This record gives sequence, structure tokens and C-alpha cells, in this order.
Amino acid sequence: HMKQVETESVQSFLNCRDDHSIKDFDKFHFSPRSVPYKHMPCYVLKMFGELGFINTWRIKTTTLARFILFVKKGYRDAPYHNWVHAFSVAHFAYLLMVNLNLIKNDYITSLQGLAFLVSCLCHDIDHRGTNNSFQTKCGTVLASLYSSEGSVMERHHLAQSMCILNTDGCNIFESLSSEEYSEVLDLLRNNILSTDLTSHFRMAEQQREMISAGFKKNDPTHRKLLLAMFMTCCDLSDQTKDWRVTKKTAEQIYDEFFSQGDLEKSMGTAPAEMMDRERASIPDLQVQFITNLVLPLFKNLADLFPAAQPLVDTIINNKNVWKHARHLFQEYSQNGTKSMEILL
Ligand SMILES: Cc1nc2ccc(C(=O)NCC(C)C)cc2n2c(-c3cc(OC(C)(C)C)ccc3Cl)nnc12
Ligand SMILES: [Mg+2]
Ligand SMILES: [Zn+2]
Repeated sequence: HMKQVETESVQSFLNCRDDHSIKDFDKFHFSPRSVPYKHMPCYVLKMFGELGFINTWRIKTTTLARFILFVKKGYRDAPYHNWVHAFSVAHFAYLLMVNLNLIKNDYITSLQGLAFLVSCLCHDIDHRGTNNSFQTKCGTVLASLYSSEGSVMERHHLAQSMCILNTDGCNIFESLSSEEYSEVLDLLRNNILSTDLTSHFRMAEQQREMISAGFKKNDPTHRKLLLAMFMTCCDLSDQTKDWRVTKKTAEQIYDEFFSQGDLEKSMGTAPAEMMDRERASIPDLQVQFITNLVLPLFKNLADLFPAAQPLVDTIINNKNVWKHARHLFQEYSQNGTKSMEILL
């Protein structure tokens, strides 16, 4: 059996060598969700290679390959929070580093870049398709472990990531010096914890000030805020792709949210409106989410990196489609068609 697994895993890293169908893999408009599922591990390896991390940090290819497969296996098949989401978030980190020359123009160091890419890959490991408030409300095991510190799910994602690094033959950081090693784990922790909504709102204000005051490359606090901002941009990167992608993402997200709402109702607690399939209006909720969270964030990014302006334009276009869809939804939902099918 092990033999069969090994050959399968080796095979999953040769797939994309001869895959010449993928064009524009390093462009902002490229949708990582269009990569064939079985080629994704291979493309992760490719991204590490192209960013120079394999050589710079003396990462053994077999170790990296095993690490990637363990991370992939660590994700559950939730409608949205699954391996494909992790792959797409990591791909956007690659796009930022390549298209904004983050390491060349020393906005971040190569070690921070390595931690950034690994953090994106691992940031939602073992997600159960339910959010932090569900953990505390229902007193899950994860809540009993982490609710006193907050960011319950994110602490679990971090703990799972550490477990994989401590698994035989999976420690991609094994060639780092001891100070580099402790720095990269620190970065992993900060990056993954910054993907919690609550910490995002706390940092968003400081990011705003940092940008209007003028970003200082060698200010450690600015560096930390910048990396947190990058993490949230990657987590929301589906919003920067064309309408088909953002519509599909919304379907998956609300599939997950409404399942949580159903679960909460069956447990006798009332779900939030956005989790309640009887009450939620997806276009309204999406216009709010884009207006209050996505746009301000990517406007900050574009203020710092003008090359990111096209991303803001795409987000605005998608927001206008949701606005147009709003009254379409009202019209149709009069006669019961609640589904997303009616959207172009
Ligand atoms: C398309 C899209 N719609 C969403 C609509 C609502 C919400 C939600 O949680 N609203 C609660 C209030 C308090 C804001 C999240 C949504 N969302 C996310 C997302 C982002 C996350 O965290 C960061 C990255 C830090 C923002 C964490 C989890 C998720 Cl699912 N990703 N895509 C989406
Ligand atoms: Mg998350
Ligand atoms: Zn995520």
C-alpha cells in the first residue's frame, strides 16, 4: 500500500511539468481555481521554485513534496474552506511577490516571503466549515482549547501546521539556522492569526494610518502590518477575479454559512442573518462585505502599490454586478426562486 501511495504522490508532482495548457499563471487576472485539481500540488512546488525559496533555504524537494501532500490532506472537504481555497490563497501570495517585486524591492525579506507563502497554504487547515462564534456558542473542543485567547479556529490552524512541520520528513525549515527557524515560526504565527476577522478589524485602522503617514520599509511594526494586510488580501483574493469566480465563491461560502445556520437552529439557537437561509439576501450581504471590508483593504494595497489598482477596478465591477443583482433577486424571490442560478 505504502508503495502505491508513494508512486501516486510522486506522480502528483510530475503532472504540471508537461502541462502547457496553463497560460498567464503569474498574472493577477489568472484564476487558480481553473488549475486541474490533481495538478495543484505540482503548481505549489513550482511556486516555491520560481520564488527561489528551494535554493535560498536549501529545501529538499522530497521534503517539500511530502509537506505539501500532508497540508493538502489536512484540509476537509467543506464547501468553501477546503484545499482549493488554500491553493488559491497561496497563489495570490505568489502573484503579489512576483507582480509587486516585494522581495527584490525589499518590502519583505526572502524569509518573510517563505513564511508568507507557507502561511497561506496552511492558514485554514482542518477548518470544519463553521466560524469562531459557532465554536464558543456550541462549546466545541476547539473552543475549550483556545476560546480564552480568542481566534479559536486560527489557533487550531496554526497548531495543525506545527504538527505537520514536526512530522518526520516534512520539516521544510530543517536547513534554517536556529535564529532563522525561530523567526519563521514567529512569522507563521503572526500571519495565520492575522486571518481572524477580529484581528483584521483591529489592524485595519493602523494600516490606514501607516499608509497615509507613509510606509517605512525598515520599521518592524510597518513590516508586521504589511504582512497582515497581505494575508487578508490573499484570503479575499477571489474578489479580485472575474464575476464567474466571485459568484462561485459566494455560492460556496453561503452553502457553508447556511449549513452552520441549520445546525444552530437544530441546536435551538438563532443564527445570524447571514447564516440564515430564510433571511439572508446574498446580493445585499455581498455589497456590504465588499464595501466595508474588501474595497478599503485593496484600496490600501493600491495606495502602496499602484500596480494593484486593476484589482480595485475589478472589485468595483463585481460590486456593481451584485448591486444590479439585488433587485433581480427581489423580483425572483417573490416567486420563490431563491437560488443563485438567476444571476448571469
Ligand atoms: C465572499 C465573502 N463573503 C463573506 C461574507 C461575510 C463574512 C463574515 O465572516 N462576516 C462577518 C462580519 C463580522 C464581517 C465573510 C465573508 N468572506 C470571507 C471570509 C473572510 C475572513 O476573514 C478575513 C480574510 C480576515 C476577512 C474569514 C472568514 C471568511 Cl468566510 N472570505 N470571502 C468572503
Ligand atoms: Mg480562516
Ligand atoms: Zn481562508
